[in-house]
Amino acid sequence: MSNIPLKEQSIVLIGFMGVGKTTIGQAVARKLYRDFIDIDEEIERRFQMPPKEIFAKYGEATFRQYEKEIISEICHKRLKVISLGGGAFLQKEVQDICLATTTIFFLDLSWNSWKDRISLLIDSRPVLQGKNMEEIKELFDDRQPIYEQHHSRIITDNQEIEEIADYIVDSLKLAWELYAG
Ligand SMILES: Nc1ncnc2c1ncn2[C@@H]1O[C@H](COP(=O)(O)OP(=O)(O)OP(=O)(O)O)[C@@H](O)[C@H]1O
Ligand SMILES: O=C(O)C1=C[C@@H](O)[C@@H](O)[C@H](O)C1
Ligand SMILES: [Mg+2]
Repeated sequence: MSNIPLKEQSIVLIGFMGVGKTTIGQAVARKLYRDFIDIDEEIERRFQMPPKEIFAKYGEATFRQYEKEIISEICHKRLKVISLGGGAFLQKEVQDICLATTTIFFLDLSWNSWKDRISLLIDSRPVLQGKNMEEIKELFDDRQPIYEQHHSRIITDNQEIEEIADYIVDSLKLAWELYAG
């Protein structure tokens, strides 16, 4: 249980790559008048290199170490909306720190809907490089259990970005009203 009052806890969005964490996080931040932090962008800003290049030059382990350190630092901040990278919850320490300090929404998208988005993702996401559709489906299935660590799940199939953001804001307002204090 967090020491930070519910209303002041940062909101964290998790889910497989491409489900919309960055896009929807920006919309939620705008609707709540909060600062938005995207962990991939924060890594890129500090490392002066996009994730794809960090993976290629230094390897995934270096990226994950950096990712963990930055999330541990940022999750303690209040009143932010934070979008994680799709693989951040592979690390138990990341799950634990987020569960202990923030309110976590899992953006759940079915494989059937996700696969139609592949062309938007294939060039920029290093973990998709060199994989065929069957291998990507395997990665998608293998990753699903890590996202079970959340406070709220949203099924996002056939939902517009603004609709999903509105749903998150409405459910937060209800929780804040019910559990004020
Ligand atoms: N609900 C939606 N409907 C249609 N397109 C969407 C929706 N949500 C996101 N997209 C599109 O899918 C693409 C990937 O979205 P985004 O970059 O926000 O995903 P992400 O979850 O942050 O991925 P990553 O884990 O790799 O950072 C973008 O082009 C975005 O516009
Ligand atoms: O799912 C993943 O492992 C990743 C997702 C992206 O958000 C980036 O964090 C990076 O490309 C790794
Ligand atoms: Mg993102």
